[in-house]
Amino acid sequence: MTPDLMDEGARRVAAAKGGATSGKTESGGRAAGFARLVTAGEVDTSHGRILYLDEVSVSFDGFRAINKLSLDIAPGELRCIIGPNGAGKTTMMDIITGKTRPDSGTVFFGSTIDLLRYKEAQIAALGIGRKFQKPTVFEQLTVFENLELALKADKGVKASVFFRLDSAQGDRLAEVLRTIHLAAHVNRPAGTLSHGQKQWLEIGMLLMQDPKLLLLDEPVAGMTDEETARTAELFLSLKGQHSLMVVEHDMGFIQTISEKVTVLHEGSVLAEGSLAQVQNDERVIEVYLGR
Ligand SMILES: Nc1ncnc2c1ncn2[C@@H]1O[C@H](COP(=O)(O)OP(=O)(O)OP(=O)(O)O)[C@@H](O)[C@H]1O
Repeated sequence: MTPDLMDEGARRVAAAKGGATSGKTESGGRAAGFARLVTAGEVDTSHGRILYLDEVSVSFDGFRAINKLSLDIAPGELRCIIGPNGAGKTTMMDIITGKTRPDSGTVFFGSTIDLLRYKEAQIAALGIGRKFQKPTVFEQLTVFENLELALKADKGVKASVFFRLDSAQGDRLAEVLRTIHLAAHVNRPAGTLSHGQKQWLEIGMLLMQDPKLLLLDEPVAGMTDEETARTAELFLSLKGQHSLMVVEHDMGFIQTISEKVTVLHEGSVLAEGSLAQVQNDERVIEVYLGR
């Protein structure tokens, strides 16, 4: 195993065990300590929201990257987030996942879980999965082994060495393989997959943990048209069972998948509505879409 893989393996095991927090921004890396494991339970969505941000602000060296940001996501919703470079999209996801602590405001998962009380790894364990733009699959392991590893990451180091899939987990793995269109490639090393297939595999690794909310950062960047179309199908099949927040710049992709679009600008919501509504909003045209 290369040092990179070992590093990543240590990160994933540590991530599932809970990370120590200090300061505004967490490393989430090997420095993460071992805290109490938070197990995913029921998220109370009886008020019609799986995620709720209210008046959230954060500044970096006096620059207000997120400025009284308020938005909510309904259970099973697929929300697209767009906005110009520097609008605060990544910082918003960092706040939801506990990587960055806001200076003020409220962030709730369902109506009872105050996410600001939890650390980054604990938030992941509560059922919020995040996919960064660049795929980070284990290139030397097969598709199967990558998915299996996503389950092992929930266990302690010793337990993961002796880990065997039980039949429910085997069924889940088979179902995820079908969902991500990689059933025919199960024994291929991930390093031999196309860019799009690696992205799907990473989404599959998140799905193995059955997250309630998935945050996806530019998932179709670098994909071929065919891969982009398949990813749209994949996301449409996930919505309903999961809630998704997708940050993207590809308007064709957004057109295919979106019901509601949120436009961020200077750390706040500039507009919200259907894609057609926001595309016709003068302020959105001014700051993002261009004339
Ligand atoms: N840790 C940090 N320290 C200082 N400034 C930061 C930090 N993180 C973000 N910023 C600044 O906050 C602003 C918002 O950045 P952010 O990356 O969230 O925007 P974005 O909408 O994701 O942009 P892009 O589409 O380019 O990814 C930017 O001006 C950025 O430079």
